[in-house]
Amino acid sequence: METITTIAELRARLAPHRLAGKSIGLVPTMGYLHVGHMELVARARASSDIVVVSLFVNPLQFGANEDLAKYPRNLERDEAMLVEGGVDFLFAPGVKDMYPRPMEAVVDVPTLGSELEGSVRPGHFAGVATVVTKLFNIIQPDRAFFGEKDFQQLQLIRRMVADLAQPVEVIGVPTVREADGLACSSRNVYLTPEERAAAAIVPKALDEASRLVAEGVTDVGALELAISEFIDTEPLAKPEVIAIRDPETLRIVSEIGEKPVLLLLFIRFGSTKLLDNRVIDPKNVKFAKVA
Ligand SMILES: Nc1ncnc2c1ncn2[C@@H]1O[C@H](COP(=O)(O)OP(=O)(O)OP(=O)(O)O)[C@@H](O)[C@H]1O
Ligand SMILES: CC(C)(CO)[C@@H](O)C(=O)[O-]
Ligand code: BAL
Repeated sequence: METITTIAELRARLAPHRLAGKSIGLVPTMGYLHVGHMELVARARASSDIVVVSLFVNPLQFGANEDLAKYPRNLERDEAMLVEGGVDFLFAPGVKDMYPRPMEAVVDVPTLGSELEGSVRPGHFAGVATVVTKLFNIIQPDRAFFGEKDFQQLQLIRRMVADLAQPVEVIGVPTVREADGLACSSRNVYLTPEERAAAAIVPKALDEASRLVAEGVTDVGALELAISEFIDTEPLAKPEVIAIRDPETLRIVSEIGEKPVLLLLFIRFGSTKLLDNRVIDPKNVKFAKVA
Protein backbone atom coordinates (compact mmCIF):
# COMPACT_ATOMS: atom_id res chain seq x y z
CA MET A 1 0.00 0.00 0.00
CA GLU A 2 1.18 3.50 -0.79
CA THR A 3 0.28 6.41 1.48
CA ILE A 4 -0.18 9.61 -0.51
CA THR A 5 -0.83 13.07 0.90
CA THR A 6 -1.22 15.38 -2.09
CA ILE A 7 -3.96 15.64 -4.69
CA ALA A 8 -1.48 15.93 -7.57
CA GLU A 9 0.44 12.81 -6.59
CA LEU A 10 -2.68 10.71 -6.10
CA ARG A 11 -4.03 11.77 -9.50
CA ALA A 12 -0.68 10.90 -11.11
CA ARG A 13 -0.58 7.47 -9.46
CA LEU A 14 -4.19 6.60 -10.36
CA ALA A 15 -4.09 7.80 -13.99
CA PRO A 16 -2.27 4.77 -15.48
CA HIS A 17 -4.65 2.37 -13.71
CA ARG A 18 -7.64 4.24 -15.08
CA LEU A 19 -6.10 4.24 -18.59
CA ALA A 20 -5.60 0.48 -18.28
CA GLY A 21 -9.33 0.13 -17.65
CA LYS A 22 -9.01 -0.80 -13.97
CA SER A 23 -12.01 -0.11 -11.76
CA ILE A 24 -11.49 2.05 -8.67
CA GLY A 25 -13.31 1.60 -5.35
CA LEU A 26 -13.20 4.39 -2.76
CA VAL A 27 -13.82 4.14 0.99
CA PRO A 28 -13.95 7.62 2.54
CA THR A 29 -13.14 7.70 6.27
CA MET A 30 -12.01 9.97 9.07
CA GLY A 31 -9.60 7.30 10.35
CA TYR A 32 -9.20 5.66 13.75
CA LEU A 33 -10.34 2.55 11.99
CA HIS A 34 -12.43 -0.28 13.39
CA VAL A 35 -14.07 -3.43 12.06
CA GLY A 36 -16.94 -1.37 10.58
CA HIS A 37 -14.52 0.48 8.33
CA MET A 38 -12.80 -2.80 7.46
CA GLU A 39 -16.12 -4.22 6.25
CA LEU A 40 -16.36 -1.30 3.81
CA VAL A 41 -12.78 -2.05 2.72
CA ALA A 42 -13.62 -5.74 2.24
CA ARG A 43 -16.61 -4.83 0.04
CA ALA A 44 -14.43 -2.49 -2.00
CA ARG A 45 -11.66 -5.11 -2.29
CA ALA A 46 -14.15 -7.73 -3.50
CA SER A 47 -15.55 -5.54 -6.27
CA SER A 48 -12.78 -3.23 -7.49
CA ASP A 49 -9.36 -3.64 -9.11
CA ILE A 50 -7.87 -0.71 -7.20
CA VAL A 51 -8.97 0.19 -3.66
CA VAL A 52 -8.41 3.71 -2.35
CA VAL A 53 -9.17 4.61 1.27
CA SER A 54 -9.23 8.28 2.18
CA LEU A 55 -8.45 9.39 5.72
CA PHE A 56 -9.25 13.01 6.38
CA VAL A 57 -10.76 14.57 9.49
CA ASN A 58 -12.70 17.18 7.57
CA PRO A 59 -12.90 20.51 9.44
CA LEU A 60 -15.78 21.67 7.21
CA GLN A 61 -18.19 19.19 8.78
CA PHE A 62 -17.44 20.04 12.41
CA GLY A 63 -19.35 22.76 14.25
CA ALA A 64 -17.46 25.34 16.32
CA ASN A 65 -18.17 23.49 19.58
CA GLU A 66 -17.62 19.98 18.26
CA ASP A 67 -14.74 17.56 18.71
CA LEU A 68 -12.47 18.41 15.72
CA ALA A 69 -9.37 18.94 17.87
CA LYS A 70 -9.83 15.84 19.99
CA TYR A 71 -11.11 13.51 17.23
CA PRO A 72 -9.14 10.25 17.74
CA ARG A 73 -6.19 9.71 15.39
CA ASN A 74 -3.67 6.88 14.94
CA LEU A 75 -2.20 6.86 11.43
CA GLU A 76 0.29 4.05 12.05
CA ARG A 77 -2.33 1.66 13.35
CA ASP A 78 -4.72 2.63 10.54
CA GLU A 79 -2.02 1.99 7.92
CA ALA A 80 -1.29 -1.47 9.34
CA MET A 81 -5.00 -2.37 9.25
CA LEU A 82 -5.36 -1.16 5.66
CA VAL A 83 -2.29 -3.14 4.51
CA GLU A 84 -3.93 -6.18 6.10
CA GLY A 85 -7.16 -5.34 4.23
CA GLY A 86 -5.38 -5.35 0.86
CA VAL A 87 -5.77 -1.62 0.16
CA ASP A 88 -3.72 -0.18 -2.72
CA PHE A 89 -3.66 3.52 -1.85
CA LEU A 90 -4.26 5.44 1.37
CA PHE A 91 -5.01 9.09 0.64
CA ALA A 92 -4.25 10.98 3.85
CA PRO A 93 -4.05 14.67 2.97
CA GLY A 94 -3.49 17.45 5.46
CA VAL A 95 -5.98 20.30 5.81
CA LYS A 96 -3.69 22.54 3.70
CA ASP A 97 -3.62 19.90 0.92
CA MET A 98 -7.42 19.65 0.77
CA TYR A 99 -8.19 23.29 1.52
CA PRO A 100 -5.23 25.48 0.53
CA ARG A 101 -7.54 28.49 0.91
CA PRO A 102 -11.03 28.96 2.35
CA MET A 103 -13.62 27.15 0.24
CA GLU A 104 -15.76 29.52 -1.81
CA ALA A 105 -17.51 26.73 -3.76
CA VAL A 106 -19.51 24.31 -1.63
CA VAL A 107 -22.08 21.59 -2.20
CA ASP A 108 -25.25 21.67 -0.15
CA VAL A 109 -28.19 19.28 0.02
CA PRO A 110 -30.23 21.63 2.17
CA THR A 111 -33.47 19.83 2.91
CA LEU A 112 -32.06 16.36 3.58
CA GLY A 113 -29.14 18.02 5.36
CA SER A 114 -31.15 20.07 7.82
CA GLU A 115 -33.33 17.23 9.11
CA LEU A 116 -32.58 14.89 12.02
CA GLU A 117 -28.81 14.92 12.80
CA GLY A 118 -28.61 18.08 10.65
CA SER A 119 -31.04 19.83 13.01
CA VAL A 120 -28.55 19.50 15.87
CA ARG A 121 -25.40 19.88 13.70
CA PRO A 122 -26.09 22.90 11.46
CA GLY A 123 -23.74 22.99 8.44
CA HIS A 124 -22.50 19.45 9.07
CA PHE A 125 -23.98 17.86 5.95
CA ALA A 126 -22.88 20.67 3.62
CA GLY A 127 -19.36 19.97 4.91
CA VAL A 128 -19.82 16.26 4.20
CA ALA A 129 -21.31 16.84 0.71
CA THR A 130 -18.49 19.23 -0.18
CA VAL A 131 -15.63 16.99 0.93
CA VAL A 132 -17.17 13.86 -0.61
CA THR A 133 -17.64 15.68 -3.92
CA LYS A 134 -14.04 16.86 -3.77
CA LEU A 135 -12.86 13.29 -3.07
CA PHE A 136 -14.96 12.02 -5.99
CA ASN A 137 -13.40 14.67 -8.25
CA ILE A 138 -9.85 13.80 -7.15
CA ILE A 139 -10.17 10.01 -7.23
CA GLN A 140 -12.95 9.52 -9.81
CA PRO A 141 -13.98 6.19 -8.32
CA ASP A 142 -16.33 3.79 -10.09
CA ARG A 143 -17.84 2.86 -6.71
CA ALA A 144 -17.84 4.46 -3.29
CA PHE A 145 -18.73 2.68 -0.06
CA PHE A 146 -20.57 4.23 2.90
CA GLY A 147 -21.92 2.70 6.11
CA GLU A 148 -25.63 2.43 6.87
CA LYS A 149 -24.75 3.46 10.43
CA ASP A 150 -24.64 7.02 9.12
CA PHE A 151 -27.95 6.48 7.34
CA GLN A 152 -28.80 10.13 6.75
CA GLN A 153 -25.32 10.69 5.30
CA LEU A 154 -25.75 7.69 2.99
CA GLN A 155 -29.13 8.87 1.69
CA LEU A 156 -27.90 12.43 1.28
CA ILE A 157 -24.90 11.25 -0.74
CA ARG A 158 -27.13 9.06 -2.91
CA ARG A 159 -29.35 12.09 -3.58
CA MET A 160 -26.37 14.37 -4.27
CA VAL A 161 -24.90 11.86 -6.74
CA ALA A 162 -28.26 11.48 -8.50
CA ASP A 163 -29.07 15.21 -8.65
CA LEU A 164 -25.59 16.23 -9.84
CA ALA A 165 -25.11 13.17 -12.11
CA GLN A 166 -21.83 12.40 -10.38
CA PRO A 167 -20.43 9.34 -12.23
CA VAL A 168 -20.07 7.00 -9.25
CA GLU A 169 -22.08 4.10 -7.85
CA VAL A 170 -22.86 4.57 -4.15
CA ILE A 171 -22.89 1.34 -2.16
CA GLY A 172 -24.38 1.17 1.35
CA VAL A 173 -22.90 -1.35 3.79
CA PRO A 174 -24.86 -2.75 6.78
CA THR A 175 -23.78 -1.64 10.26
CA VAL A 176 -21.14 -3.73 12.00
CA ARG A 177 -21.81 -4.07 15.74
CA GLU A 178 -20.00 -4.96 18.95
CA ALA A 179 -20.99 -8.03 20.99
CA ASP A 180 -23.79 -6.21 22.88
CA GLY A 181 -25.18 -4.72 19.68
CA LEU A 182 -23.65 -1.23 19.95
CA ALA A 183 -22.68 0.04 16.48
CA CYS A 184 -18.90 0.22 16.06
CA SER A 185 -17.88 3.88 15.90
CA SER A 186 -14.61 5.75 16.26
CA ARG A 187 -16.27 7.95 18.88
CA ASN A 188 -17.03 4.95 21.14
CA VAL A 189 -13.54 5.49 22.64
CA TYR A 190 -14.80 8.70 24.25
CA LEU A 191 -17.24 6.73 26.43
CA THR A 192 -16.37 6.12 30.08
CA PRO A 193 -16.83 2.47 31.17
CA GLU A 194 -20.19 3.43 32.72
CA GLU A 195 -21.33 5.23 29.57
CA ARG A 196 -20.12 2.33 27.39
CA ALA A 197 -22.23 -0.11 29.43
CA ALA A 198 -25.22 2.25 29.31
CA ALA A 199 -24.89 2.70 25.52
CA ALA A 200 -26.24 -0.84 25.03
CA ILE A 201 -29.67 0.79 25.44
CA VAL A 202 -29.34 2.18 21.89
CA PRO A 203 -29.47 -1.11 19.93
CA LYS A 204 -31.99 -2.41 22.49
CA ALA A 205 -34.24 0.52 21.61
CA LEU A 206 -34.11 -0.54 17.96
CA ASP A 207 -35.22 -4.03 19.00
CA GLU A 208 -37.96 -2.57 21.16
CA ALA A 209 -39.26 -0.57 18.19
CA SER A 210 -39.27 -3.67 16.00
CA ARG A 211 -41.15 -5.54 18.71
CA LEU A 212 -43.78 -2.81 19.00
CA VAL A 213 -44.27 -2.68 15.22
CA ALA A 214 -44.59 -6.49 15.17
CA GLU A 215 -47.26 -6.15 17.88
CA GLY A 216 -49.19 -3.87 15.57
CA VAL A 217 -48.35 -0.33 16.69
CA THR A 218 -49.15 1.94 13.73
CA ASP A 219 -49.21 5.37 15.39
CA VAL A 220 -45.91 7.15 14.74
CA GLY A 221 -46.22 9.49 17.75
CA ALA A 222 -47.03 6.59 20.06
CA LEU A 223 -44.02 4.63 18.80
CA GLU A 224 -41.65 7.61 19.18
CA LEU A 225 -42.96 8.19 22.70
CA ALA A 226 -42.58 4.52 23.63
CA ILE A 227 -38.97 4.53 22.38
CA SER A 228 -38.29 7.77 24.24
CA GLU A 229 -39.64 6.24 27.46
CA PHE A 230 -37.64 3.07 26.85
CA ILE A 231 -34.41 5.07 26.43
CA ASP A 232 -35.27 7.16 29.51
CA THR A 233 -34.94 3.98 31.61
CA GLU A 234 -31.19 4.49 31.16
CA PRO A 235 -30.30 7.61 33.19
CA LEU A 236 -27.02 8.26 31.30
CA ALA A 237 -28.78 8.37 27.90
CA LYS A 238 -29.79 11.85 26.71
CA PRO A 239 -31.80 11.61 23.48
CA GLU A 240 -31.25 14.34 20.88
CA VAL A 241 -33.20 12.75 18.03
CA ILE A 242 -35.75 9.92 18.12
CA ALA A 243 -37.59 9.92 14.83
CA ILE A 244 -39.61 7.69 12.55
CA ARG A 245 -39.16 8.73 8.92
CA ASP A 246 -39.47 7.62 5.33
CA PRO A 247 -36.19 5.74 4.68
CA GLU A 248 -35.57 7.37 1.30
CA THR A 249 -36.75 10.96 1.65
CA LEU A 250 -36.30 11.14 5.46
CA ARG A 251 -39.67 12.92 5.51
CA ILE A 252 -42.11 12.52 8.40
CA VAL A 253 -44.53 9.64 7.86
CA SER A 254 -48.09 9.96 9.11
CA GLU A 255 -48.51 6.33 10.15
CA ILE A 256 -46.84 2.95 9.99
CA GLY A 257 -48.64 1.16 7.20
CA GLU A 258 -47.40 -1.33 4.64
CA LYS A 259 -44.14 0.38 3.76
CA PRO A 260 -40.81 0.18 5.64
CA VAL A 261 -40.03 3.03 8.01
CA LEU A 262 -36.73 4.32 9.34
CA LEU A 263 -36.14 4.72 13.07
CA LEU A 264 -33.21 7.08 13.56
CA LEU A 265 -31.61 7.65 16.96
CA PHE A 266 -29.04 10.26 17.95
CA ILE A 267 -28.36 9.78 21.65
CA ARG A 268 -25.87 11.58 23.85
CA PHE A 269 -23.91 9.93 26.66
CA GLY A 270 -21.99 12.65 28.49
CA SER A 271 -20.46 14.68 25.66
CA THR A 272 -20.45 11.74 23.21
CA LYS A 273 -23.18 11.53 20.59
CA LEU A 274 -24.01 8.09 19.22
CA LEU A 275 -25.98 7.41 16.08
CA ASP A 276 -27.96 4.34 15.20
CA ASN A 277 -30.92 3.42 13.06
CA ARG A 278 -33.01 0.58 11.71
CA VAL A 279 -35.28 0.26 8.72
CA ILE A 280 -38.33 -1.64 9.99
CA ASP A 281 -40.49 -3.42 7.44
CA PRO A 282 -43.95 -3.86 9.06
CA LYS A 283 -44.64 -6.84 6.78
CA ASN A 284 -41.51 -8.67 7.83
CA VAL A 285 -40.29 -7.53 11.26
CA LYS A 286 -37.16 -9.23 12.52
CA PHE A 287 -35.84 -8.49 15.97
CA ALA A 288 -33.75 -10.06 18.69
CA LYS A 289 -35.26 -10.44 22.15
CA VAL A 290 -34.69 -7.39 24.37
CA ALA A 291 -32.71 -8.62 27.39
N1 LIG B 1 -20.23 0.22 12.51
C1 LIG B 1 -20.11 0.52 11.23
N2 LIG B 1 -20.52 -0.36 10.29
C2 LIG B 1 -20.43 -0.04 8.97
N3 LIG B 1 -19.92 1.12 8.51
C3 LIG B 1 -19.50 2.01 9.41
C4 LIG B 1 -19.57 1.76 10.81
N4 LIG B 1 -19.07 2.84 11.46
C5 LIG B 1 -18.71 3.73 10.52
N5 LIG B 1 -18.96 3.24 9.29
C6 LIG B 1 -18.77 3.94 8.02
O1 LIG B 1 -17.40 4.22 7.82
C7 LIG B 1 -17.29 5.41 7.04
C8 LIG B 1 -16.33 6.33 7.72
O2 LIG B 1 -16.91 6.73 8.96
P1 LIG B 1 -16.13 7.48 10.10
O3 LIG B 1 -14.67 7.48 9.78
O4 LIG B 1 -16.81 8.74 10.44
O5 LIG B 1 -16.27 6.45 11.28
P2 LIG B 1 -17.28 6.42 12.46
O6 LIG B 1 -16.97 5.26 13.28
O7 LIG B 1 -18.66 6.62 11.90
O8 LIG B 1 -16.83 7.70 13.23
P3 LIG B 1 -17.67 8.62 14.14
O9 LIG B 1 -17.60 7.98 15.47
O10 LIG B 1 -16.90 9.86 13.96
O11 LIG B 1 -19.07 8.77 13.59
C9 LIG B 1 -18.70 6.01 6.93
O12 LIG B 1 -19.25 5.64 5.67
C10 LIG B 1 -19.43 5.30 8.05
O13 LIG B 1 -20.82 5.18 7.83
C1 LIG C 1 -17.90 10.48 4.59
C2 LIG C 1 -16.89 11.19 5.47
C3 LIG C 1 -15.54 10.48 5.37
C4 LIG C 1 -16.70 12.61 4.93
O1 LIG C 1 -15.78 13.32 5.69
C5 LIG C 1 -17.36 11.27 6.92
O2 LIG C 1 -18.52 12.01 7.05
C6 LIG C 1 -17.50 9.92 7.57
O3 LIG C 1 -16.46 9.41 8.00
O4 LIG C 1 -18.61 9.35 7.64
N1 BAL D 1 -19.41 9.56 10.91
C1 BAL D 1 -19.89 10.81 10.39
C2 BAL D 1 -18.87 11.87 10.48
C3 BAL D 1 -19.08 12.85 11.59
O1 BAL D 1 -19.76 12.54 12.58
O2 BAL D 1 -18.56 13.95 11.48
